[in-house]
Order: sequence, then C-alpha cells, then structure tokens
Amino acid sequence: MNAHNEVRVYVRTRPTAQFAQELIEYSPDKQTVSVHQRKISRKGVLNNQMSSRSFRLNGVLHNISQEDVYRQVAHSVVLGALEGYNGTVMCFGQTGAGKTFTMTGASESYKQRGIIPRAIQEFSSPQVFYEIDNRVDHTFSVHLSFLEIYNETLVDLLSSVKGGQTKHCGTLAVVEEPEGGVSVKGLSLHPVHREEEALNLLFEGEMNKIIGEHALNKHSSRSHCIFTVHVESRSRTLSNATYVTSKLNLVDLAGSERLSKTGSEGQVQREALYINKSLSFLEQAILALADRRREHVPFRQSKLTHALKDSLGGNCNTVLVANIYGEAAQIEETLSTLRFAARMKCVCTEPSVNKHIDPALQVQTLQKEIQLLKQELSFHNTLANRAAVTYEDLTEAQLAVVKSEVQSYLAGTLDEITIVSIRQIQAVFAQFKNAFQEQEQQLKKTPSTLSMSDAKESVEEMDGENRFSVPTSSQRQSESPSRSKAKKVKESSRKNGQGDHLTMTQSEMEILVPPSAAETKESARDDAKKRCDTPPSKMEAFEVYKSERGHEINRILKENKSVLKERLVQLHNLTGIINSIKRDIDHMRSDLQLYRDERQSQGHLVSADGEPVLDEAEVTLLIKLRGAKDQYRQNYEELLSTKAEVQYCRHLVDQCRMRLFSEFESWYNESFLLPDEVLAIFKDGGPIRPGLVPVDKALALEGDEQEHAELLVDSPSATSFYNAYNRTVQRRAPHCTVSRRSSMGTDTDKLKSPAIVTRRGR
Ligand SMILES: Nc1ncnc2c1ncn2[C@@H]1O[C@H](COP(=O)(O)OP(=O)(O)OP(=O)(O)O)[C@@H](O)[C@H]1O
Repeated sequence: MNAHNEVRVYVRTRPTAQFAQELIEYSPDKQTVSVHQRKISRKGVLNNQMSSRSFRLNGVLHNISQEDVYRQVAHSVVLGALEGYNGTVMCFGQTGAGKTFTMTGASESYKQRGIIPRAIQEFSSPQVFYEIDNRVDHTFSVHLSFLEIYNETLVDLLSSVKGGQTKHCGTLAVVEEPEGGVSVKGLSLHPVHREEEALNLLFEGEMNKIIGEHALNKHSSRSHCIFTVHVESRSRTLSNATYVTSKLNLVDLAGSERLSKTGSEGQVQREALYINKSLSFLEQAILALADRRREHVPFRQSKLTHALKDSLGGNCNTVLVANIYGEAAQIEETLSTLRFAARMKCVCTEPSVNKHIDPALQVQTLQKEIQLLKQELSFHNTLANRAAVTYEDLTEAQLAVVKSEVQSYLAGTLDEITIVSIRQIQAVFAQFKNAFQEQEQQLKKTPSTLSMSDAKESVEEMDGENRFSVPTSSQRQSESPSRSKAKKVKESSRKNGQGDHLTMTQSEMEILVPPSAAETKESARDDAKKRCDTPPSKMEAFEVYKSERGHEINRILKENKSVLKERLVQLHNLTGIINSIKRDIDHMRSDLQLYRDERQSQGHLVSADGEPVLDEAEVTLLIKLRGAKDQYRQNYEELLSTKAEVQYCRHLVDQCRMRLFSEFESWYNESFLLPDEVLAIFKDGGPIRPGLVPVDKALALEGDEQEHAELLVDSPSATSFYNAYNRTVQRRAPHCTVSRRSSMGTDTDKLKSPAIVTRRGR
C-alpha cells in the first residue's frame, strides 16, 4: 500500500442493447471514457455540432463479470483490511444504474453475487474464518454492522438480529473517535466466525432496507447503506501488547436522479429531495478534499458525509465505482456521474495501519519483562560474587537503615554509603532531600529568641571546667604559648593541679569502647521513661548527661585537657628558653669575631710555623659558646618531644570530646526524639544501632565560639555548618573520626603510644 494514495475510480456501465456508441466511447486501454454530445443552440435546439468530454479513470468495467469487477475493484482493498488498513468501496450513480447490483449482486444467483458477498468469502478463506484455529501467528476477530441513512436518519439494519454488541444505547449518532476516526454510537456489531453467519447478516440487512418503486427502478434503494466489516488482529506469538484494527466500508449510495426523470411524487419525492441533498453535500466534501489548499472539509453537513469522514479522506484505501447507463437517453446523468467520479479521483488518502496498544496486556508484558530482568540481575550478581540483592520495594526496616546511614554520613561518622541497588540509591537521595528540607523548615521556624549576648551568656555558662571546645585547626596553629601562657598556666595550676600525666587507666579505656548492642538497648529502655512531650533543650540535657551517663568520659576529657595545657605551657617555656640561648649564642659569636678582628689587626693570630694561635680570652669565649650550643641542642630536642606530646594530647582530647558528643547525641535522640517504632527496629545485631546519630548535632553543643552557640541555640539542627566543620576536622585528622564502624580498639592502642608512656615516666 502506498503512503499517499489517490482514490481509485472505476466506471461501470449497466448492460444494455442500446449502448450509445456514438456518445460514449471507451479508449482501448480501458482507462478513459469520452462522452460526446450534440451542442444545444442558444435557442435550445440541438444542432449537428458535437462537444466532447474525456474522463481518465482507473478502469472501465464494461461488459465484464461480477468476478472480474471484484478482482479489479475490491480484492486489494479487502486484503488491505486484513493487514490493518481501513478500506472503502463505494458505488455512486443514477438510480437503477447498477449500484446495488455491483455492491450486493443478485441475491438469487450465486454467480451474480456482488462485492459484499465476495469480500465475505475472501475473509473466510483462507486467512480468517476457516483457518482461524490453524493460524499460529495471528488471531482475527470479525464483526459486522449494517447502517442505513434514510432521510438523514441513521438506522441499524441489524438491530433485529440477536447477538449484536452495542456500546451505547439510544438513538444512533455519528461520533468522532479520539484517534481521529468516526464511529456510529449505538450501532450493533455482530461477531461472525463463519461465512454463512456473515451472509445471513447481509441478507437480513438487505431485507430491512427501505425500497421504493419508481419509473427507473422497481426496487430502488431509497437510502444510503454502509455495510462494514470490522477486523481486529492480534499476534498469537508476540508478547507485545499491540494489536491491529481495520474496517472495511462497503457503501451503496442511494441513486442520484432528477426528480423529473423519476416521475416520483409525495413520499418518494421527499426521499429524492433528501437523497439529492446528501449527495450534493457529498460532492461538496469531495471538492474540498480534492482541493489541497482547503483546510476545512464540510463533513458534518450531512449524516452521510459525517459517517464517511474517515472513508473519504482519511487513512483509507478508497475505491469508487461510478455506475452509469449506456443509453443515450441518460447521457446527462452519465456525464454528471462521470464528473463526480473525476473529482473523486483527485482526492488523496493516506493509508496507514491502525496499530493500538492494549493497556492491560502491556502491563502484563512489562511485568514479565521486569521479572526476567530481575532474574538476569540476580544471575549476574551470583556470577560476580556480589551479595544477594533484592530488587523489590524497600521494606520499612530497610528504609530505616537507609535513613540511619544517611544521617551518619551527614554527621561524618560514616565514610561512605555502600550502593547496592537503584531503589536504595533513590531512597538515599530521598533521605538527603528530607534532611535538607527539615533543616530548611527548622531554620524558618526557629524564632530568634536568643540574641548574641544571650548566646554568649549561654556559652559562658557552659564554659569553665565543663566547657568543651573543639579547636579548629587554625585555632590550634595560632594558639602560641606566648598568647595563652599566663592565663593557661594559672588555670592549669588552679583547676588541674593534680598531676602531669594522662589518666588512661584500663577501666577508663573501656569507657571509650563502644557499648554493645545489648547494653545500648538496655540503656535506651531505661532512658525511654525520661521521654516527655517536649524534649529539654540540648544544653540542659548535655549538662545532665555529663553529670550522669557521660560522667566518666567527661572526667577523662577534663584530665586530658589539663595535661594538654601543661604540655602547652612546657612548650611555651622551652621555646622561650631556646630563643634566649639562641640570642646568647649570637652575642658570643659576634664578641668572638670582634676579638679575632682586633687580634688580627695586631698580627698575633698565626705563629712562626703558620699555626693559629689562641689566647686565653679567646679560649674562654669558645668554651662558653660551645656550652651554649649544647644547651640549645638539648632544649631543642626537648622542644621536639614536647611538640609531639602536645599533638598527641590534642588527639586524645579530640577523641574524648567526639566520643562524648556522639554518645550524648545518641542518648538524646533515643531518650527524647526517636519514636517507639524506630526504637523497635533497633535489634541486637541488626544494622541499625543506637549511636548511629549525627555527631554534628553534638558538635553543635560545643561552645568555643559565639557563632557556634548562637546557631546551636537558634537552630539546634543547623547542621550544615557543623557538617562542614566536622568534615574538615576529619580530613585534617582522619584518625580522630568517631565511627561506629571503626574499631575502637585501634583508638585505644593509640592512647597507649610510647610517647605518652615515656612522658608518664618522667
Ligand atoms: N451489470 C449488470 N448486469 C446485470 N444486471 C444489472 C447490472 N446492473 C444493474 N442490473 C440490473 O438493473 C436493475 C437495477 O439495478 P440496481 O438496483 O443495482 O440499481 P441501483 O443503482 O442500485 O438503483 P437504485 O439507486 O434505485 O437503488 C436490477 O434489476 C439489476 O439486476
């Protein structure tokens, strides 16, 4: 089938003994009809001059059998319908010219059967009816409908037949389909499985047609009739959900006639008026369709044109048979019919297969596909030795794990989130989004109840013996002994005068080992009773925590801080001493040089043998210089050792602090924030354990800087800042990371480093 088709047009003459050879001439190639007429003078009298008009068509059907007519006209259209193309075969012409004979044929003679019974037969064999069970690739379902348009009224010619399917009840109406075609609402569709069933319906409909008698035809059809074969074809083997539909419209139009010629009156005359009117609208529609510049085609002017909308100019293979008389007496009507045929030939259609997708079947197909792909994935996972991954929706417990991991990651206590599936990735991103939105909400909601000065007071309250500070790297670097010396030495002697060793006994080290799941569960249960509707502020809670559950780690932290301060003082003192020695050395060197210059000017530096000569004063100076250098070296070594200890002390302090904050955060969450359902999924050995909570929130409690405190108070969950801070700390000192996944045993080993042991011994 072409993508772009012209309507095929044939002319068929009704057999007659008085064929007007001088007026109607068929070319030898049987594709052109020429009509010759005597000219009529101005006075209305015929003269001997002839006028001719030629019409080029697709074929002339003159004196040929019904079988040949079917082969030439309808066969390809019927086959197209089986392939999914819509098709229309339409007979047009003067009353009695042979339209019904062409379309339906003589019902009493099998040989003279027309296009409709032959098309039915073609459907029946071999493709559709008979071999319906034998065909392995496609199944067809065929339905028939028979519509009559009488005086602009739609009539279902098969309404009396049982077994029809009607989508809508009520009066018949032509309706536009969403996909662009048209259908007749309320018209019954009759499923057929055998040729005979189909023929029965045809004949039943024929019987119901309205027929009138007039001068030209004893059994004249007084209406337009559209016999439609609806075909649906589905693949038996393909798992895709597409199916193909088509409809084959076989149209027997009412006769075009001049009222004077039919000699009709009354009812028949009124019918003729309707018929002429609708045929005139058909002509107008054809004219519009043939003119490609016309955007609007007046299909809705009549029921006929509206019902034939997608048969005339749509995606349809359309064929017109123009039925004419051969007699001279009908030459005017013949000419008129041929003009109509010529216009129709200019109409183009765009045949295309009507593919549809069955939504239910598509869902089934996709489900099967998904199942197969899941199996494929599992198979590849097994081959690649990957852990078993499920590709189903995440359960609530799995979602809770994801949430916990994301929180830990944001808090910096988890280095990475292991990706296992797309669903998990989506859940992770959803959690990131949630976290972000929560923070945004909290920032919006939090009233600025505390001013900077209030915050400062709060910080100062926290400051003192129990105040924790995590110094930033820059702070550490800038914390020179000269700056903090006086203050820290005083503080150190006043508050931490108990000794200069790091107090890490075995029992204390155990505190740094993370609690077992059972212990944590127990403690969470104990603390659950502390829950109340409004959780206490974190600052209050932190104070309570330090004095109760976090007492031991807090004590160790304080002790380590005091040792750190001592070391810093030592470092500062040593730096002062070294600088002072260095200055002495420089002075001695310049004194020595001056002395040597003086002696050289007196010429006493070298003996007669050329050996350098030293006097007593110079020797004394040199001995002093060497002594100063030795001192310098010793102090410098001590300085290096003290620096290492300071660094290590800082690490311990950081670690203790992180631990304190982290455990406080867990305790706070479990005691006041986490709902019972979430706590319920904290199971022994399960992936979610108390303690996998953001350290950033705990860090928010530290009070070294006013800014920290303000953010903390105004927005305890303003974690972005602290996340960034925490990450920086982690980057700079990765071993300080508090991670539930890292072995705390390793951290404990670090606390026992030889440097400290050596220091303790001193
Ligand atoms: N090609 C033909 N061969 C034999 N008989 C024919 C042929 N064409 C028409 N006839 C006969 O002519 C008569 C009128 O034909 P038909 O009823 O098909 O005309 P029609 O165009 O359908 O008329 P109407 O528009 O009034 O219904 C019928 O008796 C039919 O058998």
